[in-house]
Amino acid sequence: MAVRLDPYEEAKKQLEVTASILGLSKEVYDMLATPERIVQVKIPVVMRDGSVKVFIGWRVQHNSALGPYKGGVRYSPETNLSEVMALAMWMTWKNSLAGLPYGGAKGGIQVDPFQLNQYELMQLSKNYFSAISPFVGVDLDIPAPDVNTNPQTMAWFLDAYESRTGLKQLGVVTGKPLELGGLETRIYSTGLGVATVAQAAAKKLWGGIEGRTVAIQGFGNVGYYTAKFLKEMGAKVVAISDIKGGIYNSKGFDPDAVREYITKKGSGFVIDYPDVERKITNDELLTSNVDILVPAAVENVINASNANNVKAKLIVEGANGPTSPEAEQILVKKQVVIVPDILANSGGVVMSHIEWVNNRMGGWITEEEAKNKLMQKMTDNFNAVWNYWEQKLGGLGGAYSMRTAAQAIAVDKVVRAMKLRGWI
Ligand SMILES: NC(=O)C1=CN([C@@H]2O[C@H](COP(=O)(O)OP(=O)(O)OC[C@H]3O[C@@H](n4cnc5c(N)ncnc54)[C@H](O)[C@@H]3O)[C@@H](O)[C@H]2O)C=CC1
Ligand SMILES: O=C(O)CCC(=O)C(=O)O
Repeated sequence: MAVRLDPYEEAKKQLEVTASILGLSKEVYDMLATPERIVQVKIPVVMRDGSVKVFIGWRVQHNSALGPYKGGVRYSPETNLSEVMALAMWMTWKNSLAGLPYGGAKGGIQVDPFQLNQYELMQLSKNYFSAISPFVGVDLDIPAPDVNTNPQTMAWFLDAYESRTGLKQLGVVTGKPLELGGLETRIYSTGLGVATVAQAAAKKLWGGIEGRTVAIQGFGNVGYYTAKFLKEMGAKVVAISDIKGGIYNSKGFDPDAVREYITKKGSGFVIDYPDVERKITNDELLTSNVDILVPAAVENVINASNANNVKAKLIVEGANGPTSPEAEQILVKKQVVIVPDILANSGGVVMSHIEWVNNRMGGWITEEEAKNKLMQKMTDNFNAVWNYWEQKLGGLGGAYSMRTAAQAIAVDKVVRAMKLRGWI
């Protein structure tokens, strides 16, 4: 059941657990919970009928102790300031855990992009980026794609920034098209990262991922590429859903065939894919009888109302914040392994970093090199979190999830950087 929880409150609850593990004072907790800067902008768009519609957008810069702010921008009718604040905080932990020289930020515009045509979308994107331009920069804050934004959006962002500043700075956004300094790998890097850590976790639990059944919620950038790479690794993707509902086939889906179908039919139409045993709801997908569950859509879909019914032994969080803290407690007791978002979906920002370095050096990197670097980093990061979890927090059967281990490593590093800077 869709439960509307406040994402920022949920993110703070997670931080409370981590702060208690690390023995942080109330003052340090407050510093970490509070974003450094919140920018709200109004975005006028001249609509096709000549009327002017005003949208609201945000850029939240959570913490810059480790370096310039970094994080994506989402377009969604559901987004709000609380959600963007939570996502910005998670970016700080994600970048820290990944060992990147970045702080955390996130942006969002409250809009249903499917109601706008290309020209309206271009105005929306350029006007948003112009409005936040004083607060972004190659050494200040580097946005990237997230839900309902893509390389084309990044191209508009880049152009708006360069027009406003008069500078040519490809590194001010990542996830760009190839022609504008992007990498082939960025489009699939989050999914490849999710699949890589799923494989590492499956190896720990079952000795391998071959033949393991998977359910994936969300069939956008992250969901589709995760499905594609998991299938290549020998897993069987038996359930897929998007915003309108899902499909089940015990023989397993070919993610490319489903993708081809929805490319023709339109986003949101997974449910109409013909080659299925049965149609399922999103709730049924989350509680389906599979080994591995990959939520790759929105926040808090696994919550107190359905956590008891989750049958998967392994949850790999493709989405940001898909599991509420209450659900997490239930799942920990059920001995379900949760590979947390800040680890599992960090492949996107790791590849963004490679793109940013490349842009700044005026250099180049082959697809194979970038891919190998990413998979190595994901595996190393997974092992670091797994080892901390087992050695310091009791691992599977203990009282804490892998998220607490991941956050403890990440937050500790941010706190040390803040101390070195004399902030605390
Ligand atoms: N794109 C990226 O590189 C990264 C994305 N993420 C996270 O992954 C998640 C998905 O992002 P993308 O794949 O980029 O977005 P996307 O816009 O490409 O796809 C989102 C998918 O989720 C589905 N969806 C939306 N609301 C839903 C709902 N209530 N129930 C079920 N399905 C729903 C949509 O129909 C679509 O299939 C988000 O939480 C995002 O923050 C995290 C790291 C990087
Ligand atoms: O690639 C990036 O800079 C950020 C991607 C993002 O928004 C995320 O990891 O949630």
